[in-house]
Amino acid sequence: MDTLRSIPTFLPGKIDLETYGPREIHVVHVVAFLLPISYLLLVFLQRQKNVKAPLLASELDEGSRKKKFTFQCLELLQDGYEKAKAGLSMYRVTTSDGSEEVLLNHKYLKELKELPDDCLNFIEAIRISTVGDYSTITSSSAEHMAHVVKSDLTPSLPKLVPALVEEVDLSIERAFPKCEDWTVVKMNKMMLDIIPQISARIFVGEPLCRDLRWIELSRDYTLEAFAASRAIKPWHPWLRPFVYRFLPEIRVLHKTLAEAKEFMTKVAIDRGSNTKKDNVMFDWMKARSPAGYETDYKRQAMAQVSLSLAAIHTTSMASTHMLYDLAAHPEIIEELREELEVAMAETNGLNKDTLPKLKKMDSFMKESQRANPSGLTTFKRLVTKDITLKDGTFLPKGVIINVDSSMRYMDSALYEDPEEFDAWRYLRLREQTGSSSHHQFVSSNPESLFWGQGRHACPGRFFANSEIKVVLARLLLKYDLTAVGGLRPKNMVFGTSVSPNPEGEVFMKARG
Ligand code: HEM
Repeated sequence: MDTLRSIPTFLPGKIDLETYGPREIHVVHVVAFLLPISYLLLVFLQRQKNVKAPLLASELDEGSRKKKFTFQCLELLQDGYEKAKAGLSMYRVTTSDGSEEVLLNHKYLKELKELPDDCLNFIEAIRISTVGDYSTITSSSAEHMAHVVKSDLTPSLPKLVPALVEEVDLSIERAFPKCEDWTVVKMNKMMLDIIPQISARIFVGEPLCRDLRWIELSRDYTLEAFAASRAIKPWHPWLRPFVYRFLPEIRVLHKTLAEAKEFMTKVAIDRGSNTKKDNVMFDWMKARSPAGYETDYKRQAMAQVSLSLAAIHTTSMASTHMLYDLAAHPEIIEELREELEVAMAETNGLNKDTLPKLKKMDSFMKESQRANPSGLTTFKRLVTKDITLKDGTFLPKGVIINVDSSMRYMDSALYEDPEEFDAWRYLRLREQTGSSSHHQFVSSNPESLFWGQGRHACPGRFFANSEIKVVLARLLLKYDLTAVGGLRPKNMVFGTSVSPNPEGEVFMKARG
C-alpha cells in the first residue's frame, strides 16, 4: 500500500514532506505557541481589509449568514441587486466558509476590467478561495494554459471538427444505452461520461482519450481537488502545513496526480514516436514551455488535470442543462433538426462549415445559459493594491470582489419576459440589432457575463461552443427526447454555484 511519503508531492516547494513526519510531539508545541499569535495577526489583517459597504443579512448572526449564503444565495443576491439598482455601489456578503467577499455594482465592470493584474488578480482570488496551495487548484500552469488555449487551440478549431465529430460518435456509441424504446437516461451522468472522452481527444489525443481510467481520472480530479479544498479550508492557515498530510482527501488527490504523471510519461513516449498525429493541447503546451517541461511529467500532469478542471465539468454541466431544456421543450427540437439538416445538406455533412450556420442552435444554447448560468456571480478578483475608482469608491488591498451577474439575466427591464424560456430570443436580438457578434453563445460583454469579463474571460469558450454543438447535433439526429413527467429536472444552487440536477432523468428513444 502507498504511504504518504511514497506519493510524490504536488504541493509548492516550500512544503518539504521530509521535514515533518516523525516530529508530532514538537508539532503540538509549535502549534500551541503559534495559534494565539496567528489569531491576533488574523484579527489585525481582517481590520486592514475593512471595506466601507453594508453587510447583507446583517440582522443574522454569522452562522445564519453562512447558511443563508449556502442555501438561499438567490434570495440574498436579489436583495443586493435591488439595493444596487437603487444606487448602492457595493455590499458585503458572508460566504459559506465564513469569509467575507464584496459584490460590486455592475456599473463598475467597464472600469474594473481595464485594471491590470497587479491591481486585480484572478488567479490569486481562486487560489485563496480554494486554498490552492493544498487543493492544487490554479497551479502555476494556469497562465500558460490560457495562453495555449488562445494561441493554438482556438485557431485550430476548424481543423479539429472532424476529430470532434468522430469522438462524439464513438463516445455516444460506448456510453449511451441503445434506447430502442423510450428509455430513462440520467443525462448528467451521460455528459460526465462522454465530455471527458471528447475533450481528451483534443487535449491528449488518441489512444489515451479512450482509456476508461483516464476518462474517469480527468473527470474526478475536479471533484477530488474541491474535496481537498473543503477539507483543508477550515484549518487555520498556520496549521495547514502540518495537518494537510493527515487529510484523506489530500491523500486521494495526490494518488490521482501521481497516476496522471504515469499517464503523461506514456503519452510522451507514444506521441514522440508517432509524428503523423495531429497536434493536440499536450503538444502545444510542450512547444510553448520553457526548457525542462518536456521531461517534467509531474508538471505536464498538473497542466492536463488543470485543463480538465477548467473544461470538463463546466462543459458537461452546460450541455446537461441544454438537454434538460430540450426535453422540457420538445417543440424546439424539430426546428433545430430542420436547421441542422439544411446546413448539413449545404455543407456535405457535419463539418467546420456547418457549425457557423447553426444560428438557431446558437440562440437556444445562449438562452439555456441565461436560464441556467453556471454561477450567480462573475469577475472574482483579489484586490492586490488599494484601488480608488473614478467615483471615489475605495477597494482596499486584500478584499475579494465579485460582480453579481445572475440577477441581470432575470431583470424584466433588460429582458422581455425573462421567466419565459425563449429559444430564439438571441436570434431575434441578432437580427434586430444587426450585430452578429454581440448575442452569440461565445460573446463576452457586459450583457453576457457567462464567460467572465476582460483579459481573463474564458479562453476555452470557442472550443466549448464547437464541442457542445457537435454533441447536440449528433444526439438530435440519433434520438428523440422528452421530459419525464413533462418536467425539467430542477437545478441545484449551493452558494453561487448552479448545477443541473445530477440525478435528473429524461426519456430517450432512437430515431428510426
Ligand atoms: C461551458 C463551458 C465553460 C464555462 C461556462 C466556462 C466559464 C469560465 C469562466 C466564468 C471563467 C472565469 C473568467 C473570469 O473570471 O473573467 C473561465 C476561465 C477559464 N476557462 Fe472556462 N469555461 C468553460 C469551458 C472551458 C473550456 C472548454 C476550457 C479549455 C479548453 C476553458 C478554459 C478556461 C481557462 C484556461 C480559464 C482561465 C483564464 C485565465 O486565467 O485567463 N474553459 N471559464
